[in-house]
Amino acid sequence: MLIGCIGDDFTGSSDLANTLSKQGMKTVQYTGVPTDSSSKDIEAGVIALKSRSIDSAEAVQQSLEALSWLKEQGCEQFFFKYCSTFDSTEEGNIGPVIDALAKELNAYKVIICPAFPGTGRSIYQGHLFVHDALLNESGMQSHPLTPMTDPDIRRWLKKQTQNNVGHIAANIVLSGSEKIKTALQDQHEKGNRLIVVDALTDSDLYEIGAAADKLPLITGGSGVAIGLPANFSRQGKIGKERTPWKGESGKCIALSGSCSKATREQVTIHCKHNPSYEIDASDVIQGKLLAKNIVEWALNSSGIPIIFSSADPIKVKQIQDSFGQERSAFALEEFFAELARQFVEAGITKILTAGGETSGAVVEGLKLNTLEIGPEIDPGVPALRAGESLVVALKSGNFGAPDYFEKAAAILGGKI
Ligand SMILES: Nc1ncnc2c1ncn2[C@@H]1O[C@H](COP(=O)(O)OP(=O)(O)OP(=O)(O)O)[C@@H](O)[C@H]1O
Ligand SMILES: O=C(O)[C@@H](O)C(=O)CO
Repeated sequence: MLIGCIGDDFTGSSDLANTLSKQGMKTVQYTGVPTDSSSKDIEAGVIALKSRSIDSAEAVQQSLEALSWLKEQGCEQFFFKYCSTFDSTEEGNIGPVIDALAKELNAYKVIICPAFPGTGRSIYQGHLFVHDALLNESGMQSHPLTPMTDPDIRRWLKKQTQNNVGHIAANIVLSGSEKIKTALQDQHEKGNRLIVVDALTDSDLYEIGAAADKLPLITGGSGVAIGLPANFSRQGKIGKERTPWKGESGKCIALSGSCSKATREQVTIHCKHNPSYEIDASDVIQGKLLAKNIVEWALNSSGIPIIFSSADPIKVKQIQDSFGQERSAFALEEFFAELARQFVEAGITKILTAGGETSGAVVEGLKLNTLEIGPEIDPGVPALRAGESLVVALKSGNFGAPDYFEKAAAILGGKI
């Protein structure tokens, strides 16, 4: 294995795996730290953790365990993947995890770059934009778990890290990889270990990738990984033959616990032409809803049935005020996991999930240990083979085109 990656959630990990795979690396996503060694032909491995919203000491411990396994697989470079909207609270977990990985790898000049231009995330003067809006005016300020109220990534990160935070501005990035390399060295000499790097377009990210050749630790969204595989292909180290994508026949089910703006629009559009079941969050939390009734309903429905709890920030706040944020998230996530288990038992072979935490709960609930990366559905969302007769797609909240669910179902069915 050449690049060893740690993702702080499941959809984010498949987003990163998608990028590395598209750039020619044979890539696999693992659920948690594997117990066995990886197969020798894997060039990039992404360990998906569910560590974005847990206690930061626990996130650090899990990330270090993942790092240790990746080191054992012989990785030459390591990547920590967090959200392209830098989802974290002021207390962590991005800073503490980076500090711990950097210490363990003796890494300096650690790039911090959440940019993902393909989905509208760019960084200019250290500030994160989602399309034309600053992060804190993009809807992310009302995220149910990690409300992002400050668009200045340098300032947000400083609250979380023990290290000094530096910055490489867009004018330097636009001058190309050699200038970026020099700027990284300058920042290092100034004592800045974590360096926020501006990036507006994919071509900036290719330059940053070239400048990151041989750096032990890179961190960011999936975007900044776009230029890393080229460093290995220049050395003739990658280029294995790919297994062609094969879909599954049969009914596809969509499960959405994502309350992000993009998902809510996709759900509304999907519901116009497909059977839909809106879960009442308070019923789930109070144990008044039975998964088996919903499964029966879906199995007897036509089209691509969708089951969702996706709701706007006002409804989410009402639920959280009544039952507490942790209790409501846990109950809903467990309910989606239970639905998925019952669907698979009933012979369903294609499952779409929306929302990082929701997808994590479903993947863990189904005990899907290894996911092979298939074709891209929309930027950041690949089709995944989870087993001999199960294919899935894990969508991050704000990813995907308005017609995402139908498109994803078609690709899981083998249409490319
Ligand atoms: N109706 C609801 N009321 C309260 N909480 C909800 C409701 N529906 C979903 N949730 C919870 O909100 C959280 C949504 O997080 P999730 O990561 O799944 O989606 P997302 O934030 O849109 O996705 P991403 O993290 O990929 O951007 C989950 O913990 C989910 O259980
Ligand atoms: O980077 C992103 O935006 C996504 O991969 C993600 O992590 C959302 O959960």
